[in-house]
Amino acid sequence: MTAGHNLKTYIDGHRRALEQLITLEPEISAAARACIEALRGGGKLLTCGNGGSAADAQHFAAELTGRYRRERRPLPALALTTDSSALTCIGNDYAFEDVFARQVRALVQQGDVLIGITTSGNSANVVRALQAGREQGAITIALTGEGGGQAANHADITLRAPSDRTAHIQEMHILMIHVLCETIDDTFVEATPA
Ligand SMILES: O=C(CO)[C@@H](O)[C@H](O)[C@H](O)[C@H](O)COP(=O)(O)O
Ligand SMILES: [Zn+2]
Repeated sequence: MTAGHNLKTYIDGHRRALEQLITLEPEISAAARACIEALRGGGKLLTCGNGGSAADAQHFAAELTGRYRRERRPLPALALTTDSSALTCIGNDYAFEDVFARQVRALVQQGDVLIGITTSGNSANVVRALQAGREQGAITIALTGEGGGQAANHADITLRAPSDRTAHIQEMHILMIHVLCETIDDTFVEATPA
């Protein structure tokens, strides 16, 4: 296959997913409301995922502690994918399936939001994290593919990217994350001098 052929096929797949994304408007609005209510109430957002979704989890948290687009106060958010000591300790001494759930049990409180990102919906460490998040009293949000997987069983809100291709699911996830950031900014942006 030429790169040109792959490009065309890829754009077609991406466009199909993108065109259906609007059907997720109710779930995306509910997720934005949950994040905003948590942050307003003094809670925090915690994110997790594997591989490309670990990068998305970190990207989301950094948009909040740092900045997304407009000037506002820093907002409390933490990716559970970044502490290599915690990840190796928990993975080595317990199980890789527990690398996020144990951190969740240590850090998550009622009033927080836990966001698990998994394209298959079935990564055990993300599924267990969502389960633990619920037990801790957090609102749980899953970003998945169209099937939802087991993650959907442990999430209060599931954002099912309308594709069965990992790459396109990830592309829809980062788009949804940016929509959440835009909506969070709408609430928390301070009046700043031009
Ligand atoms: O970015 C990619 C593939 O595009 C990979 O790194 C991918 O994220 C990894 O294979 C993950 O382990 C997949 O996990 P999940 O999305 O099914 O939870
Ligand atoms: Zn990827």
